[in-house]
Amino acid sequence: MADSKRFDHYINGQWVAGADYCANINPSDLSDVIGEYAKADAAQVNAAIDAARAAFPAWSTSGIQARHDALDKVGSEILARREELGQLLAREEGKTLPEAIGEVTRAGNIFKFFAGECLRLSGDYVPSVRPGVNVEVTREALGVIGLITPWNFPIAIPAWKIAPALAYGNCVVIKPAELVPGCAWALAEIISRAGFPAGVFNLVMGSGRVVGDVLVNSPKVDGISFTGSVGVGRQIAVNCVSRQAKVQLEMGGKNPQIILDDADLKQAVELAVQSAFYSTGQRCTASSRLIVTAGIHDKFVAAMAERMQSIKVGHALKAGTDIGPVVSEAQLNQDLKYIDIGQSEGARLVSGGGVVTCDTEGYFLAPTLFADSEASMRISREEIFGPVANIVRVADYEAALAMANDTEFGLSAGIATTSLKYANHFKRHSQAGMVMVNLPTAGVDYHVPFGGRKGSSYGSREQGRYAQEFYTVVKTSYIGS
Ligand SMILES: NC(=O)C1=CN([C@@H]2O[C@H](COP(=O)(O)OP(=O)(O)OC[C@H]3O[C@@H](n4cnc5c(N)ncnc54)[C@H](OP(=O)(O)O)[C@@H]3O)[C@@H](O)[C@H]2O)C=CC1
Ligand SMILES: O=C(O)CCC(=O)C(=O)O
Repeated sequence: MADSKRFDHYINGQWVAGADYCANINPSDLSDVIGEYAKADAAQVNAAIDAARAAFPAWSTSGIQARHDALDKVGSEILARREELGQLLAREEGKTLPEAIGEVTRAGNIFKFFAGECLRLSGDYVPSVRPGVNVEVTREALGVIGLITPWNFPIAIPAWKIAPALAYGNCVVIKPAELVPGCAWALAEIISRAGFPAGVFNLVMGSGRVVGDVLVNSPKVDGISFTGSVGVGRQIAVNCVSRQAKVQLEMGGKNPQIILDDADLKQAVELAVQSAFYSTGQRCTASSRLIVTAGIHDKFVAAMAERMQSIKVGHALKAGTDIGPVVSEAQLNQDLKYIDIGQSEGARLVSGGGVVTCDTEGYFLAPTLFADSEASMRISREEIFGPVANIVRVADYEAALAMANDTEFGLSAGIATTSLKYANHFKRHSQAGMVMVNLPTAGVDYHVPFGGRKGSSYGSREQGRYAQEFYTVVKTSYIGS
C-alpha cells in the first residue's frame, strides 16, 4: 500500500514493493512531488501475468451477477470521489480541475455501463442447414489481456480498457504511462476493495521499454490493448501479430476542423478553440488544422485572434484557468519545435508562440495559432499534441473535404456549417472514424464506439457494446439430437 507517499504495484491481490521507484511530479509546479511510484522489473511483470493466468479459468466462468456488482461498486466509488480524484488527475497530468472532474466522471460512468453489459451478454441460437441439428454462437473471454495506456487521459483510458476486459470475463495486467501512475494506482486501490478475486486485476507500473515490452512479448498474454504514439503502436502490432496475439491500437490523429462560409461565426470560433486548445491540445481527437473557406476566412482569423486573448493559461488547480500546463518537458520541447517549424515554413503567427511565466515553475505554453499555412507544411500534416494549431484557406466545401481527407490519419473530423446538405455530405464522405457536426473534434460519449481509420487505429473499436469484439472470442457449437 502507500507508505509515506510510496505507491506499490498490485499483483495477485497483494500490494508489492517496486524493484525501484519513480517520482510523479506536478507539471503545474515542479516543486510538488505527488508521490514515489513503483517501477517493475521483468520478474514482477511475469508474476502479474502468471497471477492473471491462474485466475482466468474461474473468473471467465464466474456468475454475471458477481461481475456486475463488483464493476458497479467501482463505478459508484469513482463517482462519489470525483472531486478528490479530479484533483489528483489535474495535479499529475495538468488538465484543469473542471476537465479533470469531467474525466473522472466519465471513468465512473464507464464502469457503470460495463456493469450493465455483464447482464446483457447474448448469443445466437439458430437452426442448422442440416435437419435435426441446432447451432449456438456464443462469446467467451479472450484470456489474459495486457493494457498499455498513455498519459493524456490517466483515468478514463484505463477505465475504458479495464471495465470491458473484466466485464467479459478476462483477467488483466495494466501498465499506465510512467508520467501519470497516480490515477491508475487510485483506480487499482478502488478495484482491490470491490470484490474481484486475487489475480483478476493486476497493476504494474514502470517504463514502456521494460514493463510494456514484457507484456507485449509474453506468450501467456492473449491480447494487447494500447493507446499512445504511432511508432510504439506499430511495433507492438508487429510483435503481437508475429505470435498471433490479438491487438488493438488507438494512436494519433491530425483531425481536420472545417469552417464553412455559412457557419455561425461565434459558434465556429468556440468549437475551434475547444478542438485546438482545451486539455492543452493533448488529445488524440484535438484539431490542429482548421480548414476555412474563403468567404469567412478573414473574419474567422480576426475573431480567433481576439478570442485567444482571453484564454487563461495557468496552474491546473487554480480557479479560472482555461488551459493547464503541457504534461512534460519533452512534450513542451516537441510543441516548441513545431512552433519553430511553422515559422520557418512561412506560416504567419497570429497568437502565442512561446512559453508563459506563471506564479509556479511549470511547463506553461501560450496557445499558438498560425494562419496563411499550406496543406503541405509539416504543421499541417504531423501530429503536434499540444496547444498549437494552424489555419488553411480553401476555396469551397469540395476543396475543404478533399484537404480534410488528405492525411495519413482518420480519427475524428469536424465541420461547422448551417447547411444540412454539406453536413450530410461530410458525414458520408469524411474518411474519419468519428464525425462531428457543429461540435468540437474532441469530446466523446462513453457508451458508443471510439476509434479511427487509416493510421489512427488498428483492430476493433473501443467503448460501448463494440468493445466486445476485442475482449471476446466467438464459439460456434453444433447440437445434434
Ligand atoms: N493517441 C493518444 O491518445 C496519444 C498519443 N500520443 C502521441 O505520442 C507522442 C509521445 O507520447 P508518449 O507518451 O511518449 O507515447 P508512447 O507511445 O511512448 O506511450 C504510450 C504508452 O506506451 C508505453 N510504451 C512506450 N514504449 C513502449 C514499448 N516499447 N513497448 C510497450 N509499451 C511502450 C508508454 O510507457 P512509458 O511512457 O511509461 O514509458 C505508455 O504507457 C505524443 O507526443 C503524441 O503525439 C501520446 C499519448 C496519447
Ligand atoms: O476526445 C475525447 O473525449 C477522448 C480523447 C482521447 O481519448 C485521447 O486523446 O486519447
